[in-house]
Amino acid sequence: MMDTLIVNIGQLLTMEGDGPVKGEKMKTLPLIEQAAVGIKNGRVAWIGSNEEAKTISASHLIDAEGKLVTPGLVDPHTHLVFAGSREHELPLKQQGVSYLDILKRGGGILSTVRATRAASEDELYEKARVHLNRMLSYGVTTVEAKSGYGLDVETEQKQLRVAKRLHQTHHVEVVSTFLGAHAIPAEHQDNPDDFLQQMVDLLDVIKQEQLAEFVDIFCETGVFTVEQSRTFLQKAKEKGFAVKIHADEIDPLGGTELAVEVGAVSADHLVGSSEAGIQQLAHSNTIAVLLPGTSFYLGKRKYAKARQMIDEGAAVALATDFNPGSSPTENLQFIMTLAALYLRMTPEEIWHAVTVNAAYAINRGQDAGRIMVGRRADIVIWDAPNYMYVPYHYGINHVRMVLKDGKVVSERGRGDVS
Ligand SMILES: O=C(O)CC1=NCN=C1
Ligand SMILES: [Zn+2]
Repeated sequence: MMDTLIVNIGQLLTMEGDGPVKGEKMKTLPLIEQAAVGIKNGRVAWIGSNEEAKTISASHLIDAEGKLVTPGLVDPHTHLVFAGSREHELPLKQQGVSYLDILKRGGGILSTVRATRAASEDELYEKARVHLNRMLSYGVTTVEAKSGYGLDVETEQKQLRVAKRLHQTHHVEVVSTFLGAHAIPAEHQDNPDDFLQQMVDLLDVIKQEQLAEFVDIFCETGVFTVEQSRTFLQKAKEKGFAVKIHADEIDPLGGTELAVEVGAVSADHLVGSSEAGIQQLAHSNTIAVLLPGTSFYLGKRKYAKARQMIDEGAAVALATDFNPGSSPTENLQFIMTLAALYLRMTPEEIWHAVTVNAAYAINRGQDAGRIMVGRRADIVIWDAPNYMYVPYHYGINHVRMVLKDGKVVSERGRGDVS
């Protein structure tokens, strides 16, 4: 007797397999037509044909109405916890003031830092909870959340405590990343190395209080150099953290090569990756996390070379990069459309990039991104006829229902229904 049986599934994307999916293999989408899924005690207990499902009893029946069913989406790169907003920067962008120039003027990240330092932990929690609810409504059941708007000992910990509380209280699983090395705060403009040392000294407390699993750094012109990033990430690894890096987002400094060199779990952005960097990435275990929403929102003509990365054999994931400055959107479905149009990724590659590969980019490959017997029942029932339709029809929310651990936690337009 199942707790829940989802029947009449037109296309079931199981994403079944083992490990991240690289290169050519991203083109083959494990799916079952006319399928059904049985759930017991929050886990997938049975997968089969709609015909076979007629012999199975369940306390709760969900009719997928012949439509698409997939694993819960995974967003492996967000700056979820912050205060304030940066709509006032939009006219500057329209006047052609670059992202790095706005930062240099004390705006951008530093503007969000001022607001986040001033906000209470509860204010940060309430605001992030609203964003997390919206991500859930878009079909996302696992999210990575970075700190990086404190840039001081107290506020970085405040942000990480908020992310931990959200993980403990919200349906969506939250994986925390310490991004204290996000920018050089105003008070340390003349001595960035002292600031970095202060962030290194914070690592012991973060580890002790289990406030983050990953450590990340913004390796960029006017922020942190490759040398500073190498030293910082090596120290983080020595202290037992997994590492990621904001690499080659705007200028091609060689962050991609550094990610492979230090054995980063993921290298993120990669718009300026060099040929050598792409080659090294393709032959490594580092996941390429691409953020086309940021290129789109910064009005860039240049996008990451996803086609080349996949053709060379890399495992590619997608994320929103949700943040108040360079990608203010929680909508991972819109990122799927941008990936089709500007990264030239096929629908089959895109679905790998928002499920299984995104899960591996935050070390959740064993728990999320696949529908297989024994795994957590994090499942999305779509109001879409097939998997190609979601990236094709943009600007709306195609989700009909989201199950987390086998429980319906979000329904179209009804937000949290648990
Ligand atoms: O601008 C922001 O708030 C987030 C960001 N960090 C690095 N790139 C974008
Ligand atoms: Zn980012």
